[in-house]
Amino acid sequence: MADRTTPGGDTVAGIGEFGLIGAMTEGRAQPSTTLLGPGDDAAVVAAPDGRVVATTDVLVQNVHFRFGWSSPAHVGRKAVAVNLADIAAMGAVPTSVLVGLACPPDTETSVVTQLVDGMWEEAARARVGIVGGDVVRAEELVLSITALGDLGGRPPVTRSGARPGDVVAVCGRLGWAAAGLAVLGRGFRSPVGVVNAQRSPEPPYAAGPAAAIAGATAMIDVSDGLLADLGHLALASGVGIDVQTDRLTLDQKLVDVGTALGADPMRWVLTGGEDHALAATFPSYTDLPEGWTRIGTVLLPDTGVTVDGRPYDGETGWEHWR
Ligand SMILES: Nc1ncnc2c1ncn2[C@@H]1O[C@H](COP(=O)(O)OP(=O)(O)OP(=O)(O)O)[C@@H](O)[C@H]1O
Ligand SMILES: Cc1ncc(C[n+]2csc(CCOP(=O)(O)O)c2C)c(N)n1
Ligand SMILES: [Mg+2]
Ligand SMILES: [Mg+2]
Ligand SMILES: [Mg+2]
Repeated sequence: MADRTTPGGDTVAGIGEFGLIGAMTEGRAQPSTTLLGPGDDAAVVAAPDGRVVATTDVLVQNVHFRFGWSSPAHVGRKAVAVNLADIAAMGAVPTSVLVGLACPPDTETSVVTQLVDGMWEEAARARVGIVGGDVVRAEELVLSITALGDLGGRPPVTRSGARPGDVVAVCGRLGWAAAGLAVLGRGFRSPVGVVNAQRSPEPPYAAGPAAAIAGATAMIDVSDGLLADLGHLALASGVGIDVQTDRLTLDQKLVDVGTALGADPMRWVLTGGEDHALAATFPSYTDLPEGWTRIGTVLLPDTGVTVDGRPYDGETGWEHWR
C-alpha cells in the first residue's frame, strides 16, 4: 500500500495533517457555550449544571455506512445524531461535540469537508458546536464522536429506574432505517423516505428532556432494535416488559416496502435499530408528553421482554460480532 499520495490539495495526504485540521475547523462559528474552541490542547465548554453528561459512539465504514449508499454529508449527520440521541436519552441537552477521524491517505479532502458539513448541520439542529477532535491515518474510514450534555438541574434518566406497573412509551420513528437498509441492500435507491432514514436518522432530541420533566423513570435510545434496547432497560431495572404490537403504528410506507421486498415490516419495527427513537417508562398516572405513544407495560421481574405476552422468536436487534 502506498504510504503517501502525491502532494496536492485533493487528498488528506496532500494537504497534510495540519492542513486537514484547518480544513475541518476554519470558518465554523461556535455557540457562546464554547469558551475555547479548536486550536489549543483541549477545548473549554460551559457546563451550566456543574455536571457533564458524556458519551461516545464509533462509526466504521462498511459496518455503519457505505459511501455507495450514503453521501459523506449523510454520514457526518448520522455520526453526530447517534451521539446526540444518547445525550437526549439521559434527559439531557447537548452542549458540544468532538470528532475523531481516521482515514486512508488517499481520502479526498472534499469527502472530509462534506463529512464535516454534515456534522455541523446536525450539530446546528441541536445548537451545539464541534469544539475539537483528532485526525489520524488508518486503512479504513472511522469516525469516533464524543458528545457532552447538560442536565439542567434534573437527575439523569437512567436505564435502571423502571418499576412494575409503569407504562412503556416511544417517541420517534421505528423500523424506517431497517427498511432503508433492506432497500439499499437489494441495490435499490427508493423509496427515498426509508432510504434517507437509513442514511441519517432524525432522533427527537427535545423529547428526552421533555420526558425527564414529565417524570420518566427510565429511558434509552433505540440504536440496536426496540426489543434489544428495551431488554437492556429491563435488565438494568430488574423488571420485565411487554410490548403490544397493536399499539405500534405500522406506517403505510413500511407496509409497502415490506410487500415489495417480501419482508415483514413489524420485524423492522420491533428489531430494526438506527432510527434512534427514544423509549422510556413513566408512572401509569403520567400524561405522556407530546409525541410520546404508549406501546407496552412494565411487568414483574424475570418475565423478560415479551411481545403480546409471548417471548419473541428471533434476533431482537443488532449485535456486533454476531
Ligand atoms: N469500551 C468501553 N469502555 C467503557 N465503557 C464502555 C465501553 N463500551 C461501551 N461502554 C459503556 O457501556 C454502555 C453500553 O454501551 P453501548 O455502546 O451499547 O451504548 P449505546 O451507545 O447506548 O448503544 P449503541 O452503541 O448501540 O448506540 C454505555 O454506558 C457505554 O458507555
Ligand atoms: C453497511 C451497513 N451494514 C449494516 C448496517 C446495519 N447496522 C450497522 S450498526 C447497527 C446498529 C447500531 O450500531 P452501534 O451499536 O454500533 O451503535 C446496524 C443496524 C449499516 N447501517 N450499514
Ligand atoms: Mg444509547
Ligand atoms: Mg449510542
Ligand atoms: Mg449498539
